[in-house]
Amino acid sequence: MTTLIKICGLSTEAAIDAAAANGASHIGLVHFEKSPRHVTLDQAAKLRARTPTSLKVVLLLVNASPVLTEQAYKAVRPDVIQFHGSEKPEWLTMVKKHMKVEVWKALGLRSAETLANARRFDGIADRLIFDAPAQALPGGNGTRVDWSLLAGHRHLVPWGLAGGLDADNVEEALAATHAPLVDVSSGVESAPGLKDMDKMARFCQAVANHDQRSHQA
Ligand SMILES: O=C(O)c1ccccc1NCC(=O)[C@H](O)[C@H](O)COP(=O)(O)O
Repeated sequence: MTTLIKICGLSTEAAIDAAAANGASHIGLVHFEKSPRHVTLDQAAKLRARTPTSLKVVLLLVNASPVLTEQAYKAVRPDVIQFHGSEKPEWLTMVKKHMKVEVWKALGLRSAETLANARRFDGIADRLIFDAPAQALPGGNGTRVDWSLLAGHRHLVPWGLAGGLDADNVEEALAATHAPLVDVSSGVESAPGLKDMDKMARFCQAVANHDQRSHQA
């Protein structure tokens, strides 16, 4: 199985090109003013238009109003909207009814209880992203989750692992969790919001190394 790679918080064309060249499957555009990775809807639309078709575009929103969500959808036309706040399953159902877009839900993974509560999104979210619980920011904090919580968990919807991943730990994270998608932001930056092309390349290579080893096993 080829592990999907989402590189989140991109804000330049050069970073998008590097994500594509290194074999990422998804890029994330964060529309959340408090984030150092924030892009306006206008910027996001331009980056989206410039993104090669090999990459799926994930637009990140945090507890956005229905009006903002619709504006963002119409301006950016993302492949996916990732809800990264305290959005409820009913909200995702509503979005799916009105917009032609995949809906992902990020959940802060604290304990086994988080996994039990995540069942509310079964059959609703197109993917769940298990990330570190919100801190100063809802995401992009570079904090690892307890991978052992995910080992052996029976997932009923597609999912992904986020939180503190980087080129040096992603192989171990994949071996521990068998995540079908890994999501990275600060682990491939040289400063908050500044993507580092070399770190991106090393991250994608580490994922490819893992995949190659599992194909051989
Ligand atoms: O990255 C942000 O600044 C951000 C801000 C607000 C909501 C979500 C945000 N990022 C979400 C992501 O999908 C990140 O990739 C994920 O939290 C992992 O981040 P990191 O631990 O830095 O790799």
